[in-house]
Amino acid sequence: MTTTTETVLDARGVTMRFGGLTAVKNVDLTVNSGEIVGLIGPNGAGKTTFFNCLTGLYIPTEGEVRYKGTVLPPKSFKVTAAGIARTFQNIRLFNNMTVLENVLVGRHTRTKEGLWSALLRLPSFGKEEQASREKAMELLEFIGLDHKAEHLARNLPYGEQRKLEIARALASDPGLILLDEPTAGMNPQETRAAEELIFAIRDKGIAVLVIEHDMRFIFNLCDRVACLVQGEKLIEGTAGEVQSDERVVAAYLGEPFEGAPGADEVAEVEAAEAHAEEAPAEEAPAEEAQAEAAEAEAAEAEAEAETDADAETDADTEPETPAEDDTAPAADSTTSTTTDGEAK
Ligand SMILES: Nc1ncnc2c1ncn2[C@@H]1O[C@H](COP(=O)(O)OP(=O)(O)OP(=O)(O)O)[C@@H](O)[C@H]1O
Repeated sequence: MTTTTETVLDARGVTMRFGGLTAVKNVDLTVNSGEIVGLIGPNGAGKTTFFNCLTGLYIPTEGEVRYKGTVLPPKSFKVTAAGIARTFQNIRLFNNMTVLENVLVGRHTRTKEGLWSALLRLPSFGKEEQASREKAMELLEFIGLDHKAEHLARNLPYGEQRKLEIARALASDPGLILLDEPTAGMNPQETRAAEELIFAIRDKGIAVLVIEHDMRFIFNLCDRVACLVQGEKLIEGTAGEVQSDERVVAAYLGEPFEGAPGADEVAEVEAAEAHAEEAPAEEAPAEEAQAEAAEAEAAEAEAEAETDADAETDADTEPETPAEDDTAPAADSTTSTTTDGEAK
């Protein structure tokens, strides 16, 4: 069997500004058919904003997003209809509807009747209902929740609610699914199950773009990984390439590195802060040095005066205080004396 690779998603130069804040800056990203691509980056890097630009929730300030070669309309329901489905960071289910009904709602873009007749269960909805139900049950079976089809969504454990969100997104028959932190709040067992589910989604022929903070999960899962830092794409490559890139490690640890997005600004601020901290520290030694010099001068003058007086009164008498001989190596003795004095 030969498979041809098709560019499913092609985002070019996507920039999103909120007033003075550039949340996403000139980001290019492609996802090909059969691929699982990861999007990582520290908190606030712009990942969700980028997702929102891809799915019509935000109209990018600059740039273009194409799905299978066609520029996407800036409306989320049209983007879904075009073939891109998504899940959200915070679960958004209809809690008082059953598991099955939640999936049926996700099908509204593929039925003639639309969302409101699905939600309100208008008579016209019944005509298409049977086919939709069958499709929805297939999806529930796929995610392993068919036995809970009639349960209320709110009664599902957390991990199953996340799965249900994925099933609802799949109900729109997407060619690409965007998953925003699908394992957030999951225990290790649920995370492993989510990983298997995502591989199975890819095996169904649906390309995947996934945001995650769990690095082990993302590096296990993804064919390619892109890392955003302060809105800019820092690197894109295989899991191995990204994992071993010291700039990625530094970005996660919050350490600046040469050429990092925003590094110039950070360096300027740090230099200014360092200068402000150093200034008083520099003054202190200068003041100390002046005081030391003054002390030394005074000691010298005193010694001289005593020496003169001694010489005048009794040239044979031993001086009580160090004489000129002792003051000769003035610099050294002054320094050590003063230091010792301060230490006392
Ligand atoms: N609607 C908005 N209005 C103003 N600023 C916003 C808006 N949405 C996001 N931002 C800002 O844009 C930046 C990127 O936020 P975003 O949520 O995209 O980051 P993220 O990488 O998804 O973070 P996290 O991993 O914490 O979810 C942040 O500084 C955020 O405060």
